[in-house]
Amino acid sequence: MTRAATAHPAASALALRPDPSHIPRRTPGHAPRHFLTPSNDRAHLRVPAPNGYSHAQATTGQERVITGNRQTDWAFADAYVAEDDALRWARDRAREAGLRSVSPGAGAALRLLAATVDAKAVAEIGTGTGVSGIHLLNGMRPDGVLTTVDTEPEHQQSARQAFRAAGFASNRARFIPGRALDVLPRLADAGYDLVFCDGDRQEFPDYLAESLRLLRPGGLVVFEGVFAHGRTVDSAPQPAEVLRLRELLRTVRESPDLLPSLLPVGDGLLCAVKR
Ligand SMILES: C[S@@+](CC[C@H](N)C(=O)[O-])C[C@H]1O[C@@H](n2cnc3c(N)ncnc32)[C@H](O)[C@@H]1O
Repeated sequence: MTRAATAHPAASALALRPDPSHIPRRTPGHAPRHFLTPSNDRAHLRVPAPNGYSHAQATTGQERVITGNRQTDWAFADAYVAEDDALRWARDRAREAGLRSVSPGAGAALRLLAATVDAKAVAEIGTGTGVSGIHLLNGMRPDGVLTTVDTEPEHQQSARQAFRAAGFASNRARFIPGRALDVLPRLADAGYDLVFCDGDRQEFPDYLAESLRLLRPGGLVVFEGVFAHGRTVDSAPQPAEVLRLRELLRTVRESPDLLPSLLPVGDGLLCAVKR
């Protein structure tokens, strides 16, 4: 028998009610699930040891078992910022279309990041039905414009309606239908404060190259879904999509042009500032 994990005590203390659909289900009485973390998955991601320490020394005391409590903490963090009717509407359209959309926590992080860089111009790859777009627009300057690309015009049509329902004037978003790798080369060099990548994961390394050209110095590139639901750090054989995500993670970490951080919200939000 399964039951939904109960809300974190802090949630009731704050009188917050995370959306139960974002709380992972747990089976009472089962041993805590063990997840591979970068520290015990060096074969794939080759986490460098700090200077002067062996890996064994560097990770002593750091090897982590991610318990059900931690899962609940993460779920609480992910649902911490409430969403409004327009976002719920866009999520419903995504569900109907069988599309993923960013989690509330990833959306809140996008809003924060857009506000942090005082974004006036944001490029988005993968409009979907507009969930991430609303979060980005909420964080951007009031005169900021979101340029959003998707292969599917009907997804963009839903996003257009969602943006309207969220109260954004039509000139706040520029919808470009098409494949990202055909459209991005037409966008201006150094013309963007933030590039958000949520299209085809196999193309993420190519999006990175385009993003570096599109971003101004100090701008941010953000990739959604780099955990691939646990497969990125799973030592079992993985499909090409996951191998490409690992390639992206290594390239971003090793690039002298980028200052990265991997945020554990949603399905993993890889962020990097262009120096
Ligand atoms: C995960 S959904 C995006 C969800 C959206 N960011 C949100 O949170 O609401 C991925 C979207 O990327 C689009 N897509 C897939 N491959 C693409 C490509 N090569 N170029 C542009 N868009 C693509 C799909 O049509 C889909 O709408």
